[in-house]
This record gives sequence, structure tokens and C-alpha cells, in this order.
Amino acid sequence: KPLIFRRISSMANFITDKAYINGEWRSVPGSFNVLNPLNGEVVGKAADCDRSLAEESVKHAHAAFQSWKNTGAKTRADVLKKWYGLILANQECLAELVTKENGKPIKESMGEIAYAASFVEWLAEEAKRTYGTTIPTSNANKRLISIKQPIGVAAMITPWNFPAAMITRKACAAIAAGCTVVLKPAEDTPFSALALAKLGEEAGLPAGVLNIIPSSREHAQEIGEVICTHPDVAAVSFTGSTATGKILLGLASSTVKKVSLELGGLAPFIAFESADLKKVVANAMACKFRYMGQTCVCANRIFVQESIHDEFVEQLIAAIKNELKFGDPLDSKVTFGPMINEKAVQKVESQVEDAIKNGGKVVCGGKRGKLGGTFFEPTVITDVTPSMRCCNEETFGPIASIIKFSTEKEVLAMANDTRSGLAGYFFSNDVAQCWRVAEQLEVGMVGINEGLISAPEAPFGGVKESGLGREGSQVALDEFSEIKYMCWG
Ligand SMILES: NC(=O)c1ccc[n+]([C@@H]2O[C@H](COP(=O)([O-])OP(=O)(O)OC[C@H]3O[C@@H](n4cnc5c(N)ncnc54)[C@H](O)[C@@H]3O)[C@@H](O)[C@H]2O)c1
Ligand SMILES: O=CCCC(=O)O
Repeated sequence: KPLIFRRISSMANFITDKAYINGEWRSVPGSFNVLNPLNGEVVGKAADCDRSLAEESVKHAHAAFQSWKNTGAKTRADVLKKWYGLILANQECLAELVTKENGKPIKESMGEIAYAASFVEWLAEEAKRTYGTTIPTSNANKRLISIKQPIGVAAMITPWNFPAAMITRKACAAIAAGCTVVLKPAEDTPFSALALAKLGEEAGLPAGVLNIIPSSREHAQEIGEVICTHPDVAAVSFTGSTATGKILLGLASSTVKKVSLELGGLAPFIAFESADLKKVVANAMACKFRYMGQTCVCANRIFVQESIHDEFVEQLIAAIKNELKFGDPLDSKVTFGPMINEKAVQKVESQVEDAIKNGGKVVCGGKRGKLGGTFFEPTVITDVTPSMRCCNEETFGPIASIIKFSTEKEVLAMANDTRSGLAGYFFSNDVAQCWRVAEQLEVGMVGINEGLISAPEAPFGGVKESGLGREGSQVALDEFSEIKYMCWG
């Protein structure tokens, strides 16, 4: 029978002040306002879950695990595939919701929903490929095999910058593996998570397999404590800042949980002189300024070889002026909207001040946007040095910090001189250099002549203090699986 996917009539139908626990849309005592970053208007009231609702969700997820873990792989894959179809059928509504919650330009939000859906599809396919091994033995009287089993209840905390894709990338990996999920979305973007849950429910997820417990920032810490210390939670998966990730990792140690962390980055973006400059500029624009620089893999430190430095800066400024259009992010022509909140603007402002104080030159932008609110101009700073904050602290905003270099050795030393190691990018037409630099950059992901590297089939994750584990790809389900070795006498 062909699958027909129902379209929810409008974005407003996705806004709810309820939590989703054990397959029920639950009223909870408290609520908090979710604000539109464009104008501070209330998008809606969201359920403010607390410690006791987190505990209750874990209890239900643990009960649901007892049957979900025993479902066939095809059953899980079929539910996920249906969910994938429903997400795509509702792409416009979901994208509008993302834009209302976090100010992402609507074209990018449409892209995010397609990206979020692509994880559901990929992980549905991977559900059927959790192969074990047969192991040749040195003892002829024994037979050795290993199987993969779902780890148990997986608890998750997600950020506001990809409020749909970070949910599906984690939750669908766990669900595909046979685990059940308790997920706390970011306080800025709870409705996107709940909207996905609504579609998951319609796709046939049994009660308790996916539980969404939004909370205000005030309750985030206690929910974190419950899910990271509860004996019935087996795995914790977090995406967000490195500071929060470290707290959760510490908490999870008391019961030795499996922990996956996708944390902050400080991506080096290196332009070598042999590179195609037009391509470098186009990729710098995409890699630096998409979603106003608020992605964990955005170029944070742009290293440019001295012979092409001035030309690069000139072309980058021209591209900013010609290509970026400010305005209401719901307008499909707009490519540059407001930042998430005032705190984010203040961080960017303080990095600009610090750079100027220490000898940096602001050659484009550098101040709040004319539209007011949380708009900030796309900014280019030259003469940046490694001691400046824009060079050693994640910017998470629209500042292109340009550092001039002369040799490959020098730039590699600067690029690797950090505790962050999420993504890195470089541009070169020297093949030997491409191999050398790709191997030597201390990051989890490298773009070689490419500034947009994310894909469901690729392993996403960082090294050093940028994280633990990988999401997406053929290893995605490993984060939520245990390998059991069997020795047959
Ligand atoms: N590596 C990745 O895949 C990836 C993806 C997106 C964002 N990020 C990173 O996330 C950061 C931006 O997101 P943010 O500012 O929302 O991060 P954040 O750490 O402040 O918040 C992320 C989530 O953690 C929750 N949280 C905050 N403090 C908590 C605590 N003490 N206990 C439990 N939960 C807590 C928040 O409510 C939110 O849901 C950036 O550093 C960015 O690089 C990383
Ligand atoms: O912000 C982090 C996630 C970005 C991505 O998946 O491309």
C-alpha cells in the first residue's frame, strides 16, 4: 500500500504547551515563553518540565525499552521511514517553526528540515545493518562470535542552532538501535522538537520510545543531573557548549554511562596560495556566514597566505556587500537575520572590541545592524593574532577573523594550537600539500577545497575538547549499542 503522508495545516498546530511523555501530551504545572529573536514576540508558551518529570520520563522510557529492544530491525526501520516521509511532507511548516524560534533564514531552515529528515532516512537504513562478527579462534573446541545489542535508555540534551537536525541525528540513531529516548531540547527551540515528536507519534513510535521534556534554563541543570546520574539511563548524548558538556561528562561518571558529546569548535579555514581564490571566497562566505555564523562548524579562524591575503580580503568584502540581504528571516530573499539573543550579540561585540584594542583592523561591519534588535553586521577583521579572543574563543557569530601566514608549517602550528578540534578546512591545488595538511590538522572533520561538509552518511564529531563519539554514518548506531562477545564451548 503506498504511504500517504498527512500535511499538518499550519505551523501554529505544532505549538503546544505540553510535554510528550510515554505517548501522552502532558500538561505540566509550569510554563515559559519562547521568544522570536526577530522581534522578541512570544512564539508560544512551552511546558517547563522539572526533576520529577525527568524521573518519570526515565521510568517510562525504561519500561518501553523492554519491548522496543525486542522488535525486529525492519519494524524499527519502517517506523523511521514513515517518520522521514512525514517530516518531508511537513517541510514548510517545520521550517517556519525553526525560523520563528531561532531566526534562521527560511531557505536555510528548509535546508535544515531536509537535513534533519536525511538522518531519519539514513538511520532507518542503518537499523538493518547492526551486524555482529564471527571470530576465528585459536582453540578448535570453541566458537567465538559477537553481537550488537541496544544499550538501554538514552538521554539527550540538544542546542538551539539546529533544533530539528540535532534531534533526529541523535534520537533516530538510538531508536534505530533499539533504544528508547528521553530528550530535553534547548529552551529557545522546544517546539521544533515537539513537532518532530508529533510526527514520530503519527509514524507509529510506540508510547515511551521517545519522550520530550522541554524546560526553562532554570530547570536545565536539575534535568541534566537526573538524566546523567539515573541508574536506568545507559547512555547520554549531548550537543552544545564545551562548558556544559564537561559538567554532564562529570555527572555521568558516577554510574559509568556511555557518553557522546558534540561540543564547540574553533574551525581553522586555511587559504593556501595555489588555491582557486574565487572558490575560497565562495566557500568562506558559506562556511562563515551561514546562519549568521552560529554553527559549531563555522570557520572561526581564517588563515590566508600572505601572497593572496589582500586580494582575498577585497573579494570577501565585495561578496558580503553583494550577496547578503538583511531582514525578516521569514522572507525567502533574506539571507541574514537576527542573532539568537542579546547575550550572543554582546559576545560578538566584545570580541570586536578586544581585537581593536590589540591591533586588529575592522575592515567591514563591526557593529550592531541598522535593523536593531539582535542584528549584527557581517564583520571582517584583519591583522588578527592568536592572542585575540576572536582567535582563541569560539565566536558563534558573523565575524571573519583573518590571520596572515607565510608557510605551511607556521599555519599548521597555529591551527593546531588549541584544545578545540571539531572541523577544519583548507584550500590548495597542491596535491601533496592536500594530503599532508589533511592528515596533520588536529580535527575530527576536514573539508579539502570544500566549506560545507555535513552529510548523514559522514561521521560527524570532534577530537580534543570538541567531543566524544560520532554521529551519522555507518558508526552512528554504535553510540547506542553494546558489543556482546559470546564464547561457545
Ligand atoms: N559539535 C556539534 O555538533 C555542535 C552542534 C551544535 C552546537 N554546538 C555547540 O553548542 C554551543 C551553542 O549552544 P548553546 O549556547 O545552546 O550551548 P549550551 O551548552 O548553553 O546549551 C545546550 C543545551 O544544554 C542545556 N544546558 C545548559 N546548561 C546545562 C546544564 N548545566 N545541565 C544540563 N543542561 C544544560 C541547554 O538548556 C541546552 O539544551 C556552541 O558551543 C556550539 O559550538 C555543537
Ligand atoms: O552546529 C552544529 C551542527 C552543524 C552541522 O551538522 O552541520
